[in-house]
Amino acid sequence: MTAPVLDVSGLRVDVGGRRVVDGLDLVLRAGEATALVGRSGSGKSLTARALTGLLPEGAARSGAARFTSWDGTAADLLSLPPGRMRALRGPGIGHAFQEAQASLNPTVTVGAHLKEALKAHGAERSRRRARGLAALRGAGLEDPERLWRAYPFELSGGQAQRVALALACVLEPRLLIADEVTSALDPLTQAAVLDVLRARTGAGGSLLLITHDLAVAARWADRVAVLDRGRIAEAGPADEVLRSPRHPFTRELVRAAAPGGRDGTRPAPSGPAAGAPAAVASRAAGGAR
Ligand SMILES: Nc1ncnc2c1ncn2[C@@H]1O[C@H](COP(=O)(O)OP(=O)(O)OP(=O)(O)O)[C@@H](O)[C@H]1O
Repeated sequence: MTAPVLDVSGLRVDVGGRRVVDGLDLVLRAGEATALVGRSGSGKSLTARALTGLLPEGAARSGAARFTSWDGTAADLLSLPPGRMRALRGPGIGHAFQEAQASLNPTVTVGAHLKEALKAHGAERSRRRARGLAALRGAGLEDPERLWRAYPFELSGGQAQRVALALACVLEPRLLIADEVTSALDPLTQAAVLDVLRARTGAGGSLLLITHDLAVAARWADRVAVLDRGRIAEAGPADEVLRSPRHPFTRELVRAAAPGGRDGTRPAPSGPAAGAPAAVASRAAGGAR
């Protein structure tokens, strides 16, 4: 088993006087992709935001989240001063959101976004453009030279999503948190982008993939953690959790995502793979990831 990159224990988040994450424990390891799944409103995004210090105003968090950087230094994300957290975002933790357009500055070109991120973290000036273009290419964008000069409003939704991903990846973070970043993409682009995200784990990075889609979790994640009302109901190897769920909530989730749906009439979820159990079976049989 590889070393933990992030060890979260007893994470609590309160927002608007309501506890929405309630004692969450989660370990993310080097070289592994973990899918955080759960129904809408279960607290997935606020978990990610609590970890990267991007909670909405008025929200409060407690607990511990020990993060280990590339150089082996460890820090508790929940007690880091804002300046150190800002320094860690980028080379330590990349966070890409579902609302890509909203995360881009409308008055600044794509290239300037990337150059600014690289400059802020001390990247060599002469290498910034090449690194930025490589990140755009890495996020599956064609013609990065043209996109370099584009403003966010000139991008399609899918292009904006991939630019936001390139921004989250350009500093080669130890941990990449991808929050529903592929749900608006067509199946072919979705698969290409997920392959790119997955590749982040190759060099000892860690990936937290927040998704509704169990087929995505089955195909691209090593581990699955199931969130139910702010708590981890069940966590383990993806094929075990999705093939033989132990917790009643996971069983319900897997049944609802299976071809035919819970009541036998619902269609299979959209995505590159069919229902989760089929995707798990294909992986178990050596199918493509
Ligand atoms: N800014 C906010 N102010 C008040 N409540 C919020 C805010 N953001 C989220 N919440 C509430 O916190 C709970 C968890 O929200 P969160 O966005 O983490 O869910 P989620 O699992 O990511 O959902 P989805 O899959 O729909 O994105 C929900 O009940 C939501 O209504």
